[in-house]
Amino acid sequence: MTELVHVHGSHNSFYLLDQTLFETPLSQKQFIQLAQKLCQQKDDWPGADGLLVVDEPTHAGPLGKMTVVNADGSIASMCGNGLRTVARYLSEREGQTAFTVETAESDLKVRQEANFAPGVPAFSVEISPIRFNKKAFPFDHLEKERIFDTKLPVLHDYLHFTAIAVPTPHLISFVETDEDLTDTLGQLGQRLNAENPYFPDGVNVNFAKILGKNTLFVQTYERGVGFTNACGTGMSATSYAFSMIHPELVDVSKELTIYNPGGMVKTRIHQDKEQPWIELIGNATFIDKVTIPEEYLSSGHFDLAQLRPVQTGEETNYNRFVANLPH
Ligand SMILES: N[C@@H](CCC[C@H](N)C(=O)O)C(=O)O
Repeated sequence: MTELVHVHGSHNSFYLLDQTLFETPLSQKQFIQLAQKLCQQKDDWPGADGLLVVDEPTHAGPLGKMTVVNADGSIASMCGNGLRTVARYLSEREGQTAFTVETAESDLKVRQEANFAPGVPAFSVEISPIRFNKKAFPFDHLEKERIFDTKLPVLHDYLHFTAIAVPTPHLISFVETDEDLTDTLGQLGQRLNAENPYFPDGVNVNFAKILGKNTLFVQTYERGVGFTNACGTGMSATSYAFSMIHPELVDVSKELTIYNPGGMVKTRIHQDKEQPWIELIGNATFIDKVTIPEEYLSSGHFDLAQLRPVQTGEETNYNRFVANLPH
C-alpha cells in the first residue's frame, strides 16, 4: 500500500507523493497521468490544483527534490504554496527544521516557523530567482523587452501590467474594482492560457487590490489550473512588484500581509545586492491521507484509493483562522 498526503497552503491544494518510498519510482509519463486523474473533482473525491512529487535530490545538499505537476498535466518550475507543504513533509520525515529543497531551477531554502495561528503549522520558503527578461516567460509581440508598470493595449485598454518570473511566469496588475478582480481576470487568464501570440507557454495572471500599507489582496488565474484560491509564487511576485511600483506604500524592513481567497500569507522582501529574493510564509496543512495499492498507482487506476482525514484537527484550526481574518 502507498500513502499520499492531501495537503494545502492557503487552500491551494495538492496531492503529495513521496517516490523515495517506492522500489521503482513512477516515470514522468505515469505521474503526469496520475496528476490529471487525482486532481479532477468528482462525487466525494475532492480534486486538487496539482501533484507534488518528492524524490531523492540529484546532488548533495538538499533534503529532497520537488517536482510540480499542474492539474492539466503540465509541469511547473516551482510552486510556493506547495513547497511549504513539501518542506513540512520532509521536516517531519527527517527531523530537521531548516534545510534546502531541490526544485527545477534551483535549491531553495525552507524553514519551520512558529504556528501561523493556534494549531496551524507554518513554514517559510525562498522564492527566487527573480527575472524580468522576456526569455524567462517567454513573451512576444508586445514590443517590449521587459514589462514594468505599463499599459499593454492589445491585452487591456486601461490596466497597467508588470511581468515577473520567479521562476514561474507571472503577469501582475493592480486593480481597483471587484469586476476587474473577477471578470476581467477570468477573461484575460483564459485568453493568455489558450493559444495566443503574446505568452506562447501561458502565464499565471495575478490581479491585486491595495488594501493599505504593506497589505494586498491577490487573486490568481493559474496556468494549468484556472482560478485558484491562492498562488504562492504569484503572491510573492506581486509583493515584489508592489514594493517597486509603490515604494511609498511598502516598508521592506517589515513583513507584507497578502490576503487571498483561501486565507492569508506573509511575505518578506530581501533586497540582497547580488540576488534579491522573496520569502513566503504561511500555513502548511495536511488534510487527508490517501491509501492506494502501489500497482494501481503505476497503472493509473486509483479506483481503490481511500481518503481519510488526518486526526490532528489542523484543517478545522485553519478554517477557524480564515473565518477570523478581517478581509
Ligand atoms: N500555485 C503555485 C504555482 C503553480 C505553478 C503554475 N501553475 C505554473 O504553471 O506556473 C504556487 O503556489 O506558486
